[in-house]
Amino acid sequence: MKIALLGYGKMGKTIEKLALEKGHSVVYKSASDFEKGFFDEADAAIEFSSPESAVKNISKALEAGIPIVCGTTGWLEKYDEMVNLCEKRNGSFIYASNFSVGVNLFFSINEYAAKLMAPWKEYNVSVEEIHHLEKKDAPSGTAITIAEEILKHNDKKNWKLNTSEENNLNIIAKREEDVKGTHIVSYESSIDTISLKHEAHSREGFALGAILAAEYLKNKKGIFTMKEVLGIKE
Ligand SMILES: NC(=O)C1=CN([C@@H]2O[C@H](COP(=O)(O)OP(=O)(O)OC[C@H]3O[C@@H](n4cnc5c(N)ncnc54)[C@H](OP(=O)(O)O)[C@@H]3O)[C@@H](O)[C@H]2O)C=CC1
Ligand SMILES: O=C(O)C1=N[C@H](C(=O)O)C[C@H](O)C1
Repeated sequence: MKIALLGYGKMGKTIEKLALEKGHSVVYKSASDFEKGFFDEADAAIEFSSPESAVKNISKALEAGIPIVCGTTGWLEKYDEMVNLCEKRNGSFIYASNFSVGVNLFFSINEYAAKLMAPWKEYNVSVEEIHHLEKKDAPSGTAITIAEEILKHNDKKNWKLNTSEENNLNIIAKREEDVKGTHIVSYESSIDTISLKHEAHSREGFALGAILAAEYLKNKKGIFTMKEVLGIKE
């Protein structure tokens, strides 16, 4: 498969390494300061850039008829616009706040726990995410996905960053040197605490998942999820 990389930072470079190892080729790379290669020749584009540039990059791929996998977080207020454009162009598109197999399994475990814990009102739920110092958005896209699922089964009104308000779901965001991505869901009562934790040891899980998503889009039209790519039942 010929891949275009939209964004060539920590993730773009990890994806390139793994894609080449899997026998794919990278025909185009773009970052804010350079563009190199032949975009029109790509079979799929993989987009990991910045919250400000994601919409422009996704649109560019859809307009060119190139299937697009997007992992950039922090732009989701425009998600419906991108879905509409994908439908209009009869294109193919996958966005995931997290492409790793482990986190997508964790999403299902979180969903199960949220349903199980719903009647046990003495437990207060919170979400914590820890990432490296360069991360531009907070809370992480993954923490938002986790929180939205919890809210479907909980009396809390909404999620809020670093709040002590009991009627909102607290997402605690921490920034520490070189942390690849840690997410913890805690149910705390006066008697005990139940914690679920996912800790990424490297960026390879995210990169591998994004390549799997690009492979999945071959000969498909429409909007897909990472759970469909991995065959994880809802
Ligand atoms: N969904 C998932 O599984 C994962 C998502 N992410 C998300 O992916 C995004 C990127 O992460 P990461 O690679 O770590 O970040 P980096 O900052 O390391 O890389 C982003 C790159 O995109 C470049 N860039 C900026 N503007 C544009 C543009 N208009 N077109 C193309 N490239 C551009 C940046 O260039 P410059 O530095 O010159 O501005 C930089 O090289 C973040 O939003 C992050 O949250 C990260 C890991 C996993
Ligand atoms: O910026 C990162 O690094 C990561 N971003 C994603 C997010 O915002 O959830 C996924 C992963 O946790 C790494």
